[in-house]
Amino acid sequence: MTPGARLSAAIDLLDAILAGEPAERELTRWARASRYAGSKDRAAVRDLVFDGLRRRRSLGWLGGGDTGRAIVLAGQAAAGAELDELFTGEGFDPSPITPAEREALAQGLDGAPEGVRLDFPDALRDDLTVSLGDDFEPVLRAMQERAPVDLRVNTLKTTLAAATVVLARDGVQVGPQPLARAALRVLENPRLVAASRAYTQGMVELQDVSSQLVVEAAGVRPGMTVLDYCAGGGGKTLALAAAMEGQGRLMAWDANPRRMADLPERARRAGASVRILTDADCAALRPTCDLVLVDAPCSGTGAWRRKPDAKWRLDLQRLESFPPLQDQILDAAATRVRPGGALVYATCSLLSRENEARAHAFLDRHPDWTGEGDRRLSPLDGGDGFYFARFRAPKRRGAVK
Ligand SMILES: C[S@@+](CC[C@H](N)C(=O)[O-])C[C@H]1O[C@@H](n2cnc3c(N)ncnc32)[C@H](O)[C@@H]1O
Repeated sequence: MTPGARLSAAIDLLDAILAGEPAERELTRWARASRYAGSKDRAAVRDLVFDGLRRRRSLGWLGGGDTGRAIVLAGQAAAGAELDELFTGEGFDPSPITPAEREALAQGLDGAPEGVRLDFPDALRDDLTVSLGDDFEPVLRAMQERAPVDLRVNTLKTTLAAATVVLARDGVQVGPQPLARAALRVLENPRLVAASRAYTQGMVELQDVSSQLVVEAAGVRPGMTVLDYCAGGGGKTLALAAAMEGQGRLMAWDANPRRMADLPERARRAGASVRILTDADCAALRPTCDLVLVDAPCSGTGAWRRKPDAKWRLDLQRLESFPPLQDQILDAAATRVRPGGALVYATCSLLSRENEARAHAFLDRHPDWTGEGDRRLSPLDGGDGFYFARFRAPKRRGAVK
């Protein structure tokens, strides 16, 4: 594909996504229908689409409208591209730039409202300002950029030093990521990770460093009985398995079992032993777990860099649906914790109403449990936005602190 043809593809994809299609599905559909597009074309178009979505409002403002064309045009202008060489109207290139578009580009972001400059939905302003305080602007600016790529070294199979060498042989350069013990940051060629031997042989997993830190802070130890109660694809399940050093009993459950479909194969590759619970298994589980992890469904505001279309789908009605669900899941998960055991609550949200407020509400409903601290992570710490809180069950049920 020519550079201009890539822009045209991104413009069409963005228009479909702005009309409501999920970004990943649209990109997959386009790749299947576009046999002429090689892997480099697909990667370039994907970057154009995701970079555009992260800055949908500011680029739309600069390019003269909330359209794929405006977003791509302004994105190219911001990158210093020779616009008239790309927007020629010849072949598959987008049509030439209009006088109105030139005027919009020249005007810049001066006078643009805050939600446009910082690329967030206006309906979330109050939640974001209350939750982020002084970090409001720096965090939203960070959310306009691509997320770094972090790996978790699978310590069931290898060491950080050995994984670094094996990755380098396949062209993936990594450096230290000090936020979590088993983390490495990809410095060059992140797209080569998935095909690298280190990845296919289960020496490393692609996992954001904040997710890794959640598991590290959970305090899991070899020999424990552990339940991952919202296991999903199993990213944290596998991190738990590594922290348990292959000793103990690790179980995974999710209300939507299809989300765990790949977990047996991922666990096999990682050399991890995980028992996947059916709904009946989970319902029958007595309060026997030393630790239950609840990686709850949430607004995903902390992961906006990776899933930028989610930023624009989130509204107050959807946001309000999460806290009651989070409370309900926490209460159900707590019944599986043994007396004196631990419950860890985590979200990839930046918003207090899903985070600190849920932790306080849990302790209000369960005054015999003890809060053991919490932490909020934002992109300013180096990874995705995350929150986690740890609670300790009373030694005897019904005991008062
Ligand atoms: C944030 S995702 C989990 C991601 C996963 N832990 C990981 O690291 O890849 C939240 C998960 O909670 C699940 N879920 C939704 N409602 C639930 C419920 N009532 N009980 C348990 N899990 C639920 C969803 O299906 C989803 O997979």
